[in-house]
Amino acid sequence: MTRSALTTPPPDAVLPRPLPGGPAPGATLGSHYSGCFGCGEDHPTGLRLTAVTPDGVTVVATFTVGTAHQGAPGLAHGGVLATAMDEVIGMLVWLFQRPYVTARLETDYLAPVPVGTVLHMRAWCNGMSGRKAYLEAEGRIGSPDGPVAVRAAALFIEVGMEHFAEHGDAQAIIDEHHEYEVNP
Ligand SMILES: CCCCCCCC/C=C\CCCCCCCC(=O)SCCNC(=O)CCNC(=O)[C@H](O)C(C)(C)COP(=O)(O)OP(=O)(O)OC[C@H]1O[C@@H](n2cnc3c(N)ncnc32)[C@H](O)[C@@H]1OP(=O)(O)O
Repeated sequence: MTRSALTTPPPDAVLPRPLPGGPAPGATLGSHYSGCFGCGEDHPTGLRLTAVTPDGVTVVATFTVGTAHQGAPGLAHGGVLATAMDEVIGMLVWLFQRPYVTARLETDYLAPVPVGTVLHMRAWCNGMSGRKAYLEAEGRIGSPDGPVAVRAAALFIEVGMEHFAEHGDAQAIIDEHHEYEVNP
């Protein structure tokens, strides 16, 4: 991965550990929002990604590239692949049970991804420092051991739930996330 300094963890960064009470190894991770383009089950044209965590600190997911995802004829659009990487990384930080948003996303495209491909994605955390989480993901063609077609490195920043309430749709948060205090 060609990472910039901005997505490389500093020396004081610590690796995350599985959280007590977090998902058991092998658990499927639910969508963070039903209307999300990446994971929402109610989105009419979204990617509808679901992920599994094998160990509480990494996630794996598959994405089947369809005709709706083309850039060149018969090939996946790079922006769609970046979206899939952003989403699988977002699913990973959701494991840590604090809200984060993407501040920076870097993507390397190593091979074209034909329509019909099942992209096997994996995401992991390289370190956390204060509000910053340094994350990485890869997408492999056809199987978990297949050739790497896309790699991503990201900096996610922890925010409060008020970030979503102030800038987005507070009622939707209340409707779907009753456990959060949106206006404490
Ligand atoms: C209905 C229910 C819904 C409920 C939702 C439940 C919770 C959801 C939970 C999980 C969601 C998962 C979602 C997955 C989907 C994929 C993820 C996305 O697509 S997210 C959307 C795209 N991203 C944005 O819209 C961010 C827009 N940007 C911002 O809002 C701000 O810029 C923000 C919050 C990122 C930072 O702003 P500041 O004011 O809080 O903080 P400052 O001081 O600017 O930055 C903090 C540190 O980070 C560095 N930083 C910030 N941006 C950087 C950048 N682009 N590159 C490098 N460093 C950066 C700064 O230099 C600073 O570093 P120093 O503390 O001084 O060392």
